[in-house]
Amino acid sequence: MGGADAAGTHGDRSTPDGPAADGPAPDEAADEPTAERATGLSRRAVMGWAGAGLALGAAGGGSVAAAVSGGSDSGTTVSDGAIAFYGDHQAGIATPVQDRLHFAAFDVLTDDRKELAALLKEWTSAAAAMTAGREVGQGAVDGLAEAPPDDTGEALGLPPSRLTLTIGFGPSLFEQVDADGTRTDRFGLRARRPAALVDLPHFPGDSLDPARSGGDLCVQACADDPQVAVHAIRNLARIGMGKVSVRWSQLGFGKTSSTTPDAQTPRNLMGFKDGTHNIAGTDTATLKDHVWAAPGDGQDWMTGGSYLVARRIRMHIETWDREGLKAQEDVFGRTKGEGAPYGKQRERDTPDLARLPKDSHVRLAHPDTNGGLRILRRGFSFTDGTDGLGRLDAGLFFLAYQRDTRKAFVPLQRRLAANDALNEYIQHVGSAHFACPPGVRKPGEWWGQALLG
Ligand SMILES: C=CC1=C(C)c2cc3[nH]c(cc4nc(cc5[nH]c(cc1n2)c(C)c5CCC(=O)O)C(CCC(=O)O)=C4C)c(C)c3C=C
Ligand SMILES: [Fe+2]
Repeated sequence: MGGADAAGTHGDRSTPDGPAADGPAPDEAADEPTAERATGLSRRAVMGWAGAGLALGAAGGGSVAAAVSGGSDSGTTVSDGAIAFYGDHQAGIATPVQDRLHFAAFDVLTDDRKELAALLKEWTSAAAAMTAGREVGQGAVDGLAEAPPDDTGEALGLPPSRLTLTIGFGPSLFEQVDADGTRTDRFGLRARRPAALVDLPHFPGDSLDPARSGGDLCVQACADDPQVAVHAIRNLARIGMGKVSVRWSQLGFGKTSSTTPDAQTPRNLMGFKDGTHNIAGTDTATLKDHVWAAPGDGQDWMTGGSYLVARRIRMHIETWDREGLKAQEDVFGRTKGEGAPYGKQRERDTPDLARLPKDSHVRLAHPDTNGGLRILRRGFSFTDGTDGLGRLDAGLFFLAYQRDTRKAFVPLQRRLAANDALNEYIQHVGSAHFACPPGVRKPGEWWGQALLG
């Protein structure tokens, strides 16, 4: 990310070549850690924001912060592949899906609420920097020679790559339940737990690995470059050292869903177009009805947020690959080539559900057979080597956002787990549920402020 290699010399950073390079605006600076205040923008930021010259010029004393937050909602592209961080909703939910994922669930090690809040403040500041294409703190190479650099450096020279960072709070943050059943309200948050943030029930066929399930916190990092996504998670984990530890993480590639219906629908590892009938990021009415928590839904601090279900779903690829084409198509009720529903010609033709096999995935998952329920899917494919028995450990890392999990994922998954022809070829092996708060509206605010502040 715009370090010395890309920019020429470090000297470029201390001799900024434009008004935007003078450093963060006062409102932003007030909230930045001292190191970042001292440094101002990195060379990378200067390069990255060159394309936003108009916005910066118009801002006059203007700031990156203003350009990022001013008038634009989080999730929209502001320039040079940077996605706005500040806004009513967190970026990374309705945002057009990027190519790569690094998802991490964290256990919180400290029992000190103030320490947790301080960490979330620091994370917010680092997330705002990284998503704008800046380095964390004093950067990778500009700090004290005697101290470890603030930024780990592997993203130096890389563009922002549409990085989004989305945080979520797991049920165990609100109440820790030990193996012996002891319940501890570590942070005084028990009463603030949203009713929608249920402990997910056991579904038939689940074979969940506790080491790949749960978590007090999660961060979903999506970017078009895997190195940028991994860098972001790694730097958040580094900032949190001693206060949080990574419980599990998942890399993903090849998005298996789309929030941009005009773009070509990606294919999953079974070779089928996946994401055809998803909620579009531009469909504000459907997002309002089905994705964003609303006033009166429960806990006010969640208004504008969304509930995330993550499921690591392993595919029995070898079994699938031995099936005939027709048998494969029957599983979904759609053709493999075009992705058209049975009886129709084109991918986006409205399915005639009665013509799809009764146990087909699409017939069972379609809103018309589920009382109109909708989820926003944002999953990715994964391959994590082999399972030691000569089979690929591959599948779909399913991510779904919704306004209320009790009314969306839970009833839908109950139905699929009991009836779906797809079950012969898949197994759910990891599971987690998170309340993702609303967006950080402006510099100075922080992730979870309405909950912990
Ligand atoms: C509980 C929800 C769902 C799980 C779990 C799930 C797993 C899963 N899905 C596919 C592949 C496809 N899914 C498709 C559509 C689709 N799937 C769900 C929900 C879950 N899928 C919904 C709500 C829908 C949309 C149904 C509709 O409205 O038509 C499709 C078809 C193309 C599309 O519309 O996206 C495919 C293909 C896999 C492989 C999988 C687990 C590994
Ligand atoms: Fe599906």
